[in-house]
Amino acid sequence: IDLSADLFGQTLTSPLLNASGVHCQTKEELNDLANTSNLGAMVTKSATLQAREGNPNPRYYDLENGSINSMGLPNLGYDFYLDYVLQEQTKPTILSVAALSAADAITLLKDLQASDYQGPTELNLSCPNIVGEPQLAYDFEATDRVLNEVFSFYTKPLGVKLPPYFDLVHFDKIAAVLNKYPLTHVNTINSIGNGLWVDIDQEQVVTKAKGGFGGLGGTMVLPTALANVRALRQRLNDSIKVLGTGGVTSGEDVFAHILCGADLVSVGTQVMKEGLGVYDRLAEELKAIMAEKGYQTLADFRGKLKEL
Ligand SMILES: O=C(O)c1[nH]c(=O)[nH]c(=O)c1I
Repeated sequence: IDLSADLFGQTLTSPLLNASGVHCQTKEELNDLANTSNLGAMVTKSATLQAREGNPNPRYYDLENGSINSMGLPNLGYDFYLDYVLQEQTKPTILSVAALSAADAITLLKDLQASDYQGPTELNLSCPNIVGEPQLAYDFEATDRVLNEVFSFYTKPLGVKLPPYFDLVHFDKIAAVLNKYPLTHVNTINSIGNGLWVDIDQEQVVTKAKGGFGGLGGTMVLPTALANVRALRQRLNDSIKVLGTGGVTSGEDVFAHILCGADLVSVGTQVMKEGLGVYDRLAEELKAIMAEKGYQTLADFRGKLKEL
């Protein structure tokens, strides 16, 4: 059984990654990921031009069927993560970047273009927890404008992190925009934005910022994640890879993401629940499923979801 996968020309021994934001903010956390078996590649916490404290605590809350977070984009700043990927990385790493304005995104990516970094970058267009800021990728025209400007100067590998869509026409619209650009990949989904959890005993919300509204992750988002992976795989040019993120808690969920077309699969909430040992468990479970079904490689079943 061969779990190897390709990350923009680099062969990975496992198709599994961490979801950006989970265990990837500090040098210690990034080193932990580098030393985690069955984690084929890793993604950094989305970096902004300036370091950010993020939202006040409580800002992450574990739920029976997933999680809710309102982190608010805390990160050590773009310079720190650029230095990490240039000087420290020992495992294939995707640099995640974000911005609070289109202008900041352009500034950051112009600096990245001028830097020595030649590796993969992921532009986060979907952070749901910045007070007063929309998730950019829900505005198709604005997304088109930003990507048009970015690709007027950016020539290195670049993908985007997308929010979940919930309407087939929206899948059509975002795919029509993305297919215009030489993207290496889309990473779908980000958390389901602006969910709300109620603590019955205390009769109150569980996260502080935005009155308790926060992004949802974990097993409750799996059907939405699978739909977005499948819909975008069906619509995007073959040259654009699909990284599936959302709702993975078992080998079966990894299998389902790949069956829907995912080239690689990220795990977030379950790492918060189980720790980095989850990757060994997921790899073993996936191999057992493949053996039972007679599949030798991921390509044997990738994208081959059958309709009725
Ligand atoms: O609140 C966050 O930091 C955050 N939380 C998310 O669930 N997705 C994101 O892209 C981000 I940037």
